[in-house]
Order: sequence, then structure tokens, then C-alpha cells
Amino acid sequence: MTTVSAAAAAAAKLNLYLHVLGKRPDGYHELDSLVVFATAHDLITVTEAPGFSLAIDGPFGSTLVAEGTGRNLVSRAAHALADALGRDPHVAIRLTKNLPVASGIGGGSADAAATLKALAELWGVAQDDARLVELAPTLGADVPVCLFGRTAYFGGAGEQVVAGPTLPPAALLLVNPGVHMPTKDVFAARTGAWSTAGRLERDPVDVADFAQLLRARGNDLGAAAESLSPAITEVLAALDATPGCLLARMSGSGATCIGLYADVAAAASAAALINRVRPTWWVKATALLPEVPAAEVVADA
Ligand SMILES: C[C@@](CO)(OP(=O)(O)O)[C@H](O)COP(=O)(O)OP(=O)(O)OC[C@H]1O[C@@H](n2ccc(N)nc2=O)[C@H](O)[C@@H]1O
Ligand SMILES: Nc1ncnc2c1ncn2[C@@H]1O[C@H](COP(=O)(O)OP(=O)(O)O)[C@@H](O)[C@H]1O
Repeated sequence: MTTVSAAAAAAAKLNLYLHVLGKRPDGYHELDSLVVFATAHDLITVTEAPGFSLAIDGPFGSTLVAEGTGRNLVSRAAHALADALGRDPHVAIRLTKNLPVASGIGGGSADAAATLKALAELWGVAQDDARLVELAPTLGADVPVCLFGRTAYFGGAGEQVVAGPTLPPAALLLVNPGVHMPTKDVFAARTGAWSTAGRLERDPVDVADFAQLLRARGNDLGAAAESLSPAITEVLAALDATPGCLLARMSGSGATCIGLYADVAAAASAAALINRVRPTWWVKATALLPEVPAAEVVADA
């Protein structure tokens, strides 16, 4: 029998700067952020089936299995798309969870966006169909930028996405100390003045120039996250101390922090150093990914 499947990479989303501009009456915050994607990713595979199912595996799968699959953003995205297209959500989905959960790198949002793209491919709908774009912000603030899937600035509460600058090749070292940081708790702990928007005034000429431009910006959720988890301060210090680290910064609401390096060899050496001292931390050397690949049909067996 022929089985048709489609797969999509749910690439890690990284906020290279994140400014909080104010708070809206609905409680959400107005943001300004430069988002890039990395080669590190979760994987979504969707297969034609007689009914709906979601199976979760991978190194960080067990937390999500314990929460139950019904509330998973992947299930929510699949049912919402089926509703929007007026069809049954008859599909078997596999989520391979390689990225830490509640960690500021958009795992759930990236998974939701990848689910929309993989199902669009399976169900014969364009991956940039307007119905996917309309659904995205209803699933989570980070889903629109993850659906966009290219270097971007986002504004509003995440729903205003525009193409970002052209960036030089660069490597990113992702380090998470194993602390779950629920996004809403970090926003609630944020104090201090509101920032202004910080879009780069020009495209960086090389990675050192890029780091310098980023140093003039920041992550406005950093102090709040560090107050909730001092381990983040240790991660930033550990990254900063590695040879070749051009910038160390927390992503999103944490706790994952990013080290910026000129190339993957430098990031991999830094990863080995950190891993030796802190074997329990999640450490992943990755490259900057200018464009997340489209979902593709993968199986015909
Ligand atoms: C902070 C960011 C930066 O990219 O990333 P993460 O740290 O989650 O990766 C995002 O804005 C998060 O996006 P996402 O994780 O999809 O957020 P949601 O599920 O929609 O919101 C979770 C909670 O965060 C708060 N929230 C989120 C977005 C926003 N602009 N203002 C907020 O105040 C709200 O309390 C909301 O209930
Ligand atoms: N596919 C998924 N991947 C990760 N988290 C998910 C997923 N689906 C639902 N969730 C829920 O989202 C929570 C993380 O959300 P949030 O704090 O916004 O994290 P992040 O900072 O990683 O975006 C998890 O604790 C989990 O309960």
C-alpha cells in the first residue's frame, strides 16, 4: 500500500535582540525583535491515516507526553487548519522533540508552524496560503515569525512580521541550563522602563560588525529571567568566557542563551569546553539558517 507523508523541520527561533515597548490593554506586550533561525530543529512528520493521532519522541519528548497530546500546539495547529479548510483532521503526526521545552527558542511555536506547512503539503494547499497566515497568530505570539521562516523583525505582539537584514554567515552556540521558563512568568516579572524599537541601521558587513550592532541592543526580558533563575547568569558568563565568543545573549524569555561565533568550528570548540564543566546543561552548536526549508513529501512506500 502506498503511504503518503510530508515532513517539515521546526527550526529553533532565536531572538538576537528583544525590546519590550509597552503593554497592551489585553495584557500582551508590544515587542520589537530581530529573529533568526538555526539549523537545530524539531521534526514534524504527517502521514495520511484513518483518524487523528500525535506521537511524540526525541530527547525532550517525555515532558510533552506527560502533559498529554491534546493540548500540544501541534494538535491545536492541525485541528485549526483542518477546520479552516473544511476537512477532517485525519492524519498521524510524529513530533521528534530535539529542542528543550519552555526555553525561549520557540519550540512549540516552531512546531505549530511546521505542522501547518507539512499538512498544507500533504493536503495540496500552498504553504504560503492566506489561511495559514491568518491562523498563525491565533496559535501563539511566535507562530507568525516561525511560519515566515526567514530572518525577520517582528513587532506588535508578534503578529507584524517583516523581512530582516541580510546577515553574514555565523555560528550560534545554544546553551540551556535545564530550567523551564514559562514565557508568561518572565513577562510578569519584568520591571523598568519601556524601550524603543531597535532595528539595525544597516546590514552588517561581517560577523564582528554584526556582534557590535547587536551589543547596542539587548534582551529586555533578560534581567527578569535572571531574577527567576540565577543559572542563566552562569550560562551567559560561561559563553562569554569561551574563545571566539563575539556576543552572549539570552533568547526570548529564556532560559536558552546564544553565543555568537564566526564559524561552527569555534562554536563546537566552545560547546566542548562548556560541556566538560557543565555536563548536565544542554549545549548545541548550530549555524545560522537564512531560510527554513519548505515542507516536503518524504515517503512513498
Ligand atoms: C517571548 C517570545 C519572543 O519571541 O518568545 P519565547 O520566549 O516564548 O520563545 C514570544 O513573544 C512569546 O511567544 P509565545 O511563546 O508564542 O507566546 P504565547 O504563548 O502567545 O504567550 C505566552 C504568554 O506570554 C505573554 N506574552 C507573550 C507575547 C507577548 N507579546 N506579550 C506577552 O505578554 C502573555 O502572558 C502570554 O500569555
Ligand atoms: N510542541 C510543543 N513544544 C514545546 N512546548 C509545547 C508544545 N506544545 C505545547 N507546549 C507547551 O508550551 C509550553 C512552553 O511555552 P513557552 O513558555 O511559551 O515556551 P517557549 O519559551 O519555549 O516558547 C510548554 O511548557 C508546553 O506546556
